[in-house]
Amino acid sequence: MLLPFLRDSAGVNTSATACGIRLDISRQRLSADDFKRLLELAESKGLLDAFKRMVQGEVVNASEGRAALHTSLRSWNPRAPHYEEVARERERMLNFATMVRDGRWRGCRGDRITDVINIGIGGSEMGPHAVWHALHPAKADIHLHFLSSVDGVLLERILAQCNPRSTLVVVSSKSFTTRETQVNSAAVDQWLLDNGIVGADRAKHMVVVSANPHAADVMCLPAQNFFHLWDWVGGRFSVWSAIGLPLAIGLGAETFREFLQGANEMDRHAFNTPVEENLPALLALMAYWNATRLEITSHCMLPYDERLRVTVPWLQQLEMESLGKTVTPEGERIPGHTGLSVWGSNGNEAQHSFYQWLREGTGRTSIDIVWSEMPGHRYAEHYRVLLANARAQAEALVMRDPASPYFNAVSTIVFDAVTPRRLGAFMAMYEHKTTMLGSLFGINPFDQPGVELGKRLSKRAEAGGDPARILREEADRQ
Ligand SMILES: O=P(O)(O)OC[C@H]1O[C@H](O)[C@H](O)[C@@H](O)[C@@H]1O
Repeated sequence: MLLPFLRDSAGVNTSATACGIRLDISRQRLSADDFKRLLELAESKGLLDAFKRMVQGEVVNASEGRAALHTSLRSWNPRAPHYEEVARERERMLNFATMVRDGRWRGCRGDRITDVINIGIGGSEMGPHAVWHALHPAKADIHLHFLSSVDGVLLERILAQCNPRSTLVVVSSKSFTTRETQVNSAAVDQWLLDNGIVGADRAKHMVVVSANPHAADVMCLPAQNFFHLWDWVGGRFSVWSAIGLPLAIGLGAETFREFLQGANEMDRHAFNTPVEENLPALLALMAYWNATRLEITSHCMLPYDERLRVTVPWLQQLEMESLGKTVTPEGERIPGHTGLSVWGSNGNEAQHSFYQWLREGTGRTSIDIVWSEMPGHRYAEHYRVLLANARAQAEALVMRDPASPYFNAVSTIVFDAVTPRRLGAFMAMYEHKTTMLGSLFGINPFDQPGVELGKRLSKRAEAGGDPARILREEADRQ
């Protein structure tokens, strides 16, 4: 199979830049004619119009009857849907974060808060975790801990690092029904109790973030300890809401604001830019081409930047939970491949691990290699070596025997610098890639029926039921 590289075609613009991020698709495997047809497809499917309808508040999540307005969470435009309530809650959340940071909010015995435990899983953990890993200072005044899985080892390790008197617990659950989060928050509550932190004192150490308006009542916490998000924010799109509270505490309100502003810049770019220069639209079109025409079923993200390491699992949830579906909202089966499986790792480490498979194994993989033009440290030699590796691998990964049925299609994504703003733009870019890809496939990217089945099953299994029998009963009912 002799596949062309886009860079071999004359007259095609193979790179586009916005919000300090340069996308290069020259190593994708298609011809100028294929590319032209993809642009026409975007036009005929109304790709950007569908995106605009989402931003304007149309009910795009048909199965749950909801809009998907994560873009409103980072908009300073008073015409954005829900502008006022978003701005109000954002200011309340940022004020609280600032009080914790500057010591006006203290533990019940007057200690400054030095540790924040985020109890949450999935979208209530992955976004904050990715951003914290990217932006936290080498020596932080306030440490964030992520208690996600219901595994006592993680619990024990986190509690061992924290002093209850100087710890703030943020319980984050959009639905407020997630079992792992319930079990973990009960255990941490018990830890506070065991350390004599009860009654009004407890309210100095615990807050809750949820779309369930009764969450504070249920947790016996005062209303001021409750931060709201809305049902029109999907869990995996929620880092911009009060789910980001631990970030605002750990990094500061200004940094969090810049992160939102960067995302808003990408939103405006995606809204106003023609497809051929529109970063998320180009990413979506390449993924669509790779999945449907080249039968590539996996996408590998390889950041050559330590700060971006945890964006890999974040992207994995974002894309796989959104696009891991094979039917349209009307229940019709979609022919061919849809959402790709997403995996990856720190690129430099992966060179010494799975690159052999990427280079010479029996796979077809779409790859994003990511690096920054500015290092986040002062070690010039480290940066020189790392960058040389990133550039070399971008080439090495596409160079295979042209007759082989196995190959890779590579995009490079280059930050001018990894700042809070750029990170916001980067994450928003992938959000838009994901929802645009949903439009191209004809998938609703905002629901997760398969995950919910798993949640129901686990609850019934916990109560002693036999998962196989429950599944059969569920199937019979449909
Ligand atoms: O925030 P919660 O309601 O606790 O949900 C946590 C997670 O639960 C499920 O796994 C969903 O599929 C995820 O999208 C969600 O982020």
